[in-house]
Amino acid sequence: MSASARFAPRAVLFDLDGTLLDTIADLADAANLMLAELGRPVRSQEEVHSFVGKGIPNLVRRCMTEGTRATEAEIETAVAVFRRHYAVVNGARTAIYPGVIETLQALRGRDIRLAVVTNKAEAFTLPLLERMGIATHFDTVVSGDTLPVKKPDPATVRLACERLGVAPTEALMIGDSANDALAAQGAGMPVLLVTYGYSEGVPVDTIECDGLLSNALQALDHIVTA
Ligand SMILES: O=C(O)COP(=O)(O)O
Ligand SMILES: [Mg+2]
Repeated sequence: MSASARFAPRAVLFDLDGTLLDTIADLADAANLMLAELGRPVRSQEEVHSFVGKGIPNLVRRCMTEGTRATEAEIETAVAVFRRHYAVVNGARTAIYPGVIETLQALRGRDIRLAVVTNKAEAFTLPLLERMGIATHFDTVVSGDTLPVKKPDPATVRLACERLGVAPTEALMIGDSANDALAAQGAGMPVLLVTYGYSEGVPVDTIECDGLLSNALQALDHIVTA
């Protein structure tokens, strides 16, 4: 894989948490409000950072079980408590990463269709995109509970492509973790990874991909007009 790999995609699919939006402060706040309410020790933002990537049920499970124990019933309750708190704080301390807006505008200017493919549940994804003022950039959104499976299952990116009317091989994925890379690769789609996001404690430069981006704008260096 070359650092200067170039593509002429008809569509670009973006991961959300850690790629478009820096959501970690709100996720950590909701996690710690949940843990405090359940009388459990709170987690550092760094710990929560390494738990993000496979959706809310997995994040809550890890908060409840890493270095400690919880029953399945306790985890189920914790997921409901987390969702109640996250609904309130979702977006409050979230920031759009540098270069994201300019990148979305540049891609739209080239008539490239845009989608979000996230493992975040739809009830939080859609209000967050609205709150951050970026919802109108996207032609479709596939969330963590849109299908019975999440990334890394390639069905997620295939659904986005189907909705956009492009073949997976005509699209490009931009993400921050192995979940994004595996979903794209499973559908035969090239993938670029940002180095500033959340990758479950795995160094992003050890994940097989078609290029690394330290700013979203660098995606444009990999995209040639068809
Ligand atoms: O909700 C998560 O765990 C991660 O969401 P993402 O797929 O947008 O990175
Ligand atoms: Mg992500």
